[in-house]
Amino acid sequence: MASSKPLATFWEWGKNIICVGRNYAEHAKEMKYTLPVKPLFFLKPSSAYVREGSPIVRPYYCRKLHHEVELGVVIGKRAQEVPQEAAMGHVAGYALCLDMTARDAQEECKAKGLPWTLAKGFSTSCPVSDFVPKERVPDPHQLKIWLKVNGELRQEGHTSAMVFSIPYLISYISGIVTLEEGDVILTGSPKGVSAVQEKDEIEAGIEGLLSMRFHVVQQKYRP
Ligand SMILES: CC(=O)CC(=O)C(=O)O
Ligand SMILES: [Mg+2]
Repeated sequence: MASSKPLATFWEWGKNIICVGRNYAEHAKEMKYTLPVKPLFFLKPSSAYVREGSPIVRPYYCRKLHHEVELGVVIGKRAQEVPQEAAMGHVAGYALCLDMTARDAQEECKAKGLPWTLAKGFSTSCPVSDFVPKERVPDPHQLKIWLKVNGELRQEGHTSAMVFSIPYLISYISGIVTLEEGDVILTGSPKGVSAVQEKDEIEAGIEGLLSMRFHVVQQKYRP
């Protein structure tokens, strides 16, 4: 059922954050990953969202916090087993998202065959921009996304380089996870991921549409 909440506040809804990995060949290459034959995806909890004005918190167990700038696709209508041809009808709009990654924890989880929650699902691991209605984006595969750390350009990618297109991602994912209004699909990171430190400033944008800025702080809590 459609919600009465405005989609502009999708990040407050507590809905699913679905993250696609290895969707840019050059990022897969820099990480020495093989390219997936089918989309690879994982989930973040909705408490991972953080908005401009609040910091990105580097978890106490992490020494290598990486930024990954990604186009987010905001779902506007429930999607279950949706064919590619109908997929874009389920999109409400877009947002810029960061898939913040505790890379050291991810490497350890991968080596031990453990789930990636520590690496990808910690609080503030999904900084998110304002919502951009789809009417403002004639073609989501023709966007330049970029990210700077302390003013230095680290990531610049073009959404035309995605391995799996947005309609294919929606069609594939909706056959496994029913997508709800307010859910977001992070479509994967282009190359250039790198580590950030406490006090660093991250600025990221979609060329011609929006930009956002975050600071990194260190988590003080120790269990
Ligand atoms: C496995 C990854 O860390 C890949 C990922 O998140 C990506 O965007 O690519
Ligand atoms: Mg990612």
